[in-house]
Amino acid sequence: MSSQINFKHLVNDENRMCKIVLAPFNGGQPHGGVDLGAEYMMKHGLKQQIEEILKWNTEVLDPLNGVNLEQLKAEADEQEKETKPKIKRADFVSMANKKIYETCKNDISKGEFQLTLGGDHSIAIGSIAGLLSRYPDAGIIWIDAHADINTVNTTESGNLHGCPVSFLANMDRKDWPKSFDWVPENLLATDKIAYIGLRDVDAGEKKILRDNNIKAFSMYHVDRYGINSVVEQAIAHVSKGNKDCPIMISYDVDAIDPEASVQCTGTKVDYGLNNREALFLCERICETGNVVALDVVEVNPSLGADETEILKTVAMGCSIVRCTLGETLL
Ligand SMILES: NC(=[NH2+])NCCC[C@H](N)C(=O)O
Repeated sequence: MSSQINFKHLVNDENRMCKIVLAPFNGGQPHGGVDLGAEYMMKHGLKQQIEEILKWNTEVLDPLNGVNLEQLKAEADEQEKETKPKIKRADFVSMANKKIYETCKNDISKGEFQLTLGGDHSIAIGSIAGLLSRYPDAGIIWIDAHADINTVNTTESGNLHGCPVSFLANMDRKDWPKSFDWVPENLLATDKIAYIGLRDVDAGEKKILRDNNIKAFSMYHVDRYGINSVVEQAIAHVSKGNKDCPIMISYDVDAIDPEASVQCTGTKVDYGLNNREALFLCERICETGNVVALDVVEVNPSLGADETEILKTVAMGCSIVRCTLGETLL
């Protein structure tokens, strides 16, 4: 079955291309293992599924290839034992994101789909900045249990996977470490993002969401209005009246309920999306024909209690990709 969807912004003939950007990076949070997420999804057959089931061509891009991530992380940690900075491994996170940004910006063309496989959610600084270099007016739908909008000043944990949206929106830029100077200015307007799935939002983040009037659908809204209405409202909000507005999904698998399928993730929170809600929103956003990019992040195979837990989480990551690229139930 090739996808029946007309991807309005992409090449739709037999040359249809999905560029798979590997982002095996774990420096934005404390756990090892989230760097294995991309590799496990690939081992699960993701590339073949995209090619054989959905009939896309694929090409793998590996921006962090040749970078000794383990060593750089160890060095950063060693140094920070003494300096104890408020945000952790800033220069390391910046370096990795700059590479991801440059690959997304320079090695993916406008008619090609951008699929980035994390890695922790800090990698969205690079992937989204890269996407916005091609589609400056794209809307971002951020699927997550967390808002990831702490600034360098509000973060309580110091983990940069809790901060990518504030970097994309240039919040508190004057207080950023110098290494983040490469992040373009005027990148993401706060009215071009909508969240779905939130249920663990820090006090400082709640204030930022309110003060900036950012569209956020928590699990309360999913329960109250149902996933269909929530997705429709999110699409409408980020599209700003443009029925052809390009849309990117940044999908943290911790949006999904741990009991339903996603146990293997670093910051899991109960009472999340069920499996159908999790995939429906990808199917629906795909159906608009406007989707141009997807991140799948925070798959951490090393946090599984057994093989079944790992398989369920990894398989869900792959399903998210297929549903976004046009897989349908019928
Ligand atoms: N991408 C994630 N899993 N983010 C979790 C962030 C948790 C918390 N709000 C923090 O800033 O540390």
